[in-house]
Amino acid sequence: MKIYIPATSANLGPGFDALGLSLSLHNRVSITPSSLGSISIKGEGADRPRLKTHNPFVSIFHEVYTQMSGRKRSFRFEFENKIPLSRGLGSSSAVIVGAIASAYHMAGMRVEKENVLNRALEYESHPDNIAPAVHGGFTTSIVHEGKVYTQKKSLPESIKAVLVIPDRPMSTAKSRTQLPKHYSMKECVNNLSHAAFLSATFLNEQWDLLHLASLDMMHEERRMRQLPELFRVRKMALEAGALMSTLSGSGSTFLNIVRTEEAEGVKAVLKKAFPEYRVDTCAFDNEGFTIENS
Ligand SMILES: Nc1ncnc2c1ncn2[C@@H]1O[C@H](COP(=O)(O)OP(=O)(O)OP(=O)(O)O)[C@@H](O)[C@H]1O
Ligand SMILES: N[C@@H](CCO)C(=O)O
Repeated sequence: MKIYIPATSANLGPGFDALGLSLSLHNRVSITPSSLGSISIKGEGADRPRLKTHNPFVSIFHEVYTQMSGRKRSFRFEFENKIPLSRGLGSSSAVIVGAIASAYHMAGMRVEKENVLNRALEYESHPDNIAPAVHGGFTTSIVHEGKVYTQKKSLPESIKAVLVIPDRPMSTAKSRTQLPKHYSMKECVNNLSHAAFLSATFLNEQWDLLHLASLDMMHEERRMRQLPELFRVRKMALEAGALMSTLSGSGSTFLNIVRTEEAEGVKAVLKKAFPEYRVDTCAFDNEGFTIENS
């Protein structure tokens, strides 16, 4: 079998741990039963020898497969990774969602998206990346009594992402420990109102309101201070015509949403201003993970 899992961008400014969207940038994993277990990696992560011996995809896959099928078995895993690691593009969620969905499939179970999503929450405590990795599109999620509830809106071809991807990784786990434990009433009200308004803005496709709706007071600027050039990325992207410009997940990537006809222009401005960073245009993904039999 082969599984394709999309990159995702979480938070979208004020929707900390709640909002996310799915990008048309996929990891592909091919899995075949084999008497000798083995791993090959191409693309992102290929330069990390440790991922050949301690691979979270492989460990989660075996844990779920053994539980579902009631037996242990060896497999060959071939990874072709396009999602950069630790850049705020949901690389860890892609691993978790991909491993669970493929383990269900190889164990002969029906792969129900709701089951994969809820199982994934056992490995990542917040649903904002795993929900769009499962369902695609723009997603808004809540967790109630340990269960994830997600509303999805497919995104049209009239908007695109322009991603600015610094070469510096930022670990989500580390960056979460550096956020405050308490927020003021003003900060809470700002984020509640903006996150609710941003969801409605996506649902109603009122793209001109995206920037206003995406203003955060909880995490973004605190994290951007680790790489102050990101303030310039945001300023230049908005001046070049981006509809919104937010830190992607916990960073270091910046997600800029643009009208499709303006994507190449915004990309050219950002590429020129930040030659040391990777700048790519990317369509949105509306499917979430997909499985192919081979
Ligand atoms: N393709 C991969 N293969 C194996 N492990 C991976 C892969 N991609 C990510 N990981 C694991 O996930 C870790 C990165 O997770 P982290 O949550 O810090 O970043 P992220 O998911 O890319 O960012 P964010 O959650 O902000 O979107 C890596 O250090 C590695 O352990
Ligand atoms: N909501 C998460 C997204 C990154 O995994 C955070 O900002 O820490």
